[in-house]
Amino acid sequence: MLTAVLRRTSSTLSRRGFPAALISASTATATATAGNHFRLLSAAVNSRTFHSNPGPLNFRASSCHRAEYAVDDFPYEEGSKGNADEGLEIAKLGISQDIVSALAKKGITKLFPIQRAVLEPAMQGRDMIGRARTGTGKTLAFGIPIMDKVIQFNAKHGRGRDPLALVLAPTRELARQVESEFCESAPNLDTICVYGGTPISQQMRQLDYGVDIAVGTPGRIIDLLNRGALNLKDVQFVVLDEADQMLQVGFQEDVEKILERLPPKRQTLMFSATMPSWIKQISRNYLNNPLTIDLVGDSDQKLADGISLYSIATDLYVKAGILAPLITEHAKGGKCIVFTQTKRDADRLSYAMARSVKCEALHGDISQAQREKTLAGFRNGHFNVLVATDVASRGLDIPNVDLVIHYDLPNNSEIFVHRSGRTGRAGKKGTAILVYTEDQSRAVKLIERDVGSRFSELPRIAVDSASAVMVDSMGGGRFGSFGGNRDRRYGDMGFGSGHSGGYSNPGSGRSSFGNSGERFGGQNYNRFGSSGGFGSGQSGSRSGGSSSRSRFSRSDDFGGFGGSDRSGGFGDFGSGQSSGFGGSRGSKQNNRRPF
Ligand SMILES: Nc1ncnc2c1ncn2[C@@H]1O[C@H](COP(=O)(O)OP(=O)(O)OP(=O)(O)O)[C@@H](O)[C@H]1O
Repeated sequence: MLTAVLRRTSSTLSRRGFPAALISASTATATATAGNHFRLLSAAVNSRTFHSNPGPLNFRASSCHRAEYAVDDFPYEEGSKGNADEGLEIAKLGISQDIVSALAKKGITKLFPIQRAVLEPAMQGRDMIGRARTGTGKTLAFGIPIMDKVIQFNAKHGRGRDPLALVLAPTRELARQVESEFCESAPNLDTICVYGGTPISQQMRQLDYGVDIAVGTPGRIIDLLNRGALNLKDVQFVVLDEADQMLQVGFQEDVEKILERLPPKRQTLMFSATMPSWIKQISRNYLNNPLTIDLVGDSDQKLADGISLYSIATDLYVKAGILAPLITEHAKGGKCIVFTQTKRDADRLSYAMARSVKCEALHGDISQAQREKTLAGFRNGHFNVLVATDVASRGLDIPNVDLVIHYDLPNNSEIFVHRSGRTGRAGKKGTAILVYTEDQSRAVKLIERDVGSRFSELPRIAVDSASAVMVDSMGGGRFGSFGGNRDRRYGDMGFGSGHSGGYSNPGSGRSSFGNSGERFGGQNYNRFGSSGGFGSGQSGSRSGGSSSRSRFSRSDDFGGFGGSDRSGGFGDFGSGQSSGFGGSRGSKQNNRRPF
């Protein structure tokens, strides 16, 4: 409260012209030092009165939507996987009382391990890469120091029009969630969430009133930059949430465009539950002497502690029929997310399942308004089964998701980790079940190896022929023909049998699974490149084999999976083009619609 009063009544000196370098302190004492610089400089700048409109309360605040490598300094600690019991008391950290109170209202009183590890170096202004398991509080790990620094800065220098912090997220839903977390944790800061599928004029107006923290997806941010509505010159803190995804094809170009518009002297933070080794290489391009904080480290176990893993074999033509019994038995009345590879499958499956359970689909071809309605309905418990593409695989924090079903194999083990991580969050228990057909057994083993956990095999479920027919008729044969080459579109997807290969094509020499250690591209940049990812010869050869390409081999990342029809899975952030991520990185359409 005191901070708020101070902010409103203190001189609203412009932030314009303040070198971000002064703010991006690199030692524990830098804040004070920078503060002195600011005080000296502040005399020379004009006063500003941003954030003073509109609305009856005389300030603008966005609406809150409810919402590897080793590390030198913070090695993996057994037991530090998201338990706040041992955590530092937030009230004793010396951070803004506004934040302490707001977090306490949410029941957050102690830091989780990743938050504890990040806090001090982040406050010192260090660039960093942070990795911790899903659901262990990475958002507040970067959020708390940023919010506190922004509050401190505003208290000293008044509020400006342009944001001091920028958070980039890969999906609209995640961007909204992150902004909500900022908004709820520092209610006196003005935050904005910008993403496509919503009127840009409203966002432009909001930006004009002034914001402290902007969160968004890259496409819309670039749009706002191009229109001159968003100015990043004051940004002192930038976060790439889900950094490994943000730096993959389809995003990286946009991310770079945005980073180019930021002051060179800034604090850059990258977070994810998965940090493939190629990230280490490319992060040098974006980070200044970064500190890596890795609470997963070399531990074999890549999943959050509370997640129990099961696998179940099925025949393709009855695959959909086993879902209802699985959900009944394992979700136990709680929420369940069923992951499919394609938007079309998500639609068809949810349509078919709606006969027996209340469920809805979520994917990138659904209008933004409907996506938000669906997610809100799921969060609020209006229905308990969400059938989603990988649009929902990363970051989403939905209470009481007790069960995740990988109806289709994920394109890689990282996606497996993220999908599974929608359950078992913040120390809670959850279950993830991988559905596979016999010819995918090898892929199942590779996932086991990659994530360091064994699946407990569930007994097969007998499905009567009526159920099988029902789904088959829904899908026009789709569910009975995964990977078959009669449907060219799906044939390329890499998760089926036959020529499409994917996980299930053990015979392909190019299959990443076939190449063990090289599975995800083996060497550095070329994450999936030389191995051809999960794809088989056909899809893998399209892009996965282009290991000689320069720079980050971004097209290899996805294309190599064989999951080249990005209309499924990650295709949500592309255009649904069949060439999608399998295509060249110049393929513009991949960039335009985040999920
Ligand atoms: N210190 C804390 N005490 C209690 N709950 C917390 C704490 N920090 C975060 N949480 C809660 O834990 C949940 C998971 O946090 P968050 O979404 O930040 O996880 P994450 O590590 O970013 O997960 P993912 O890798 O899936 O993105 C959220 O509901 C958040 O409010």
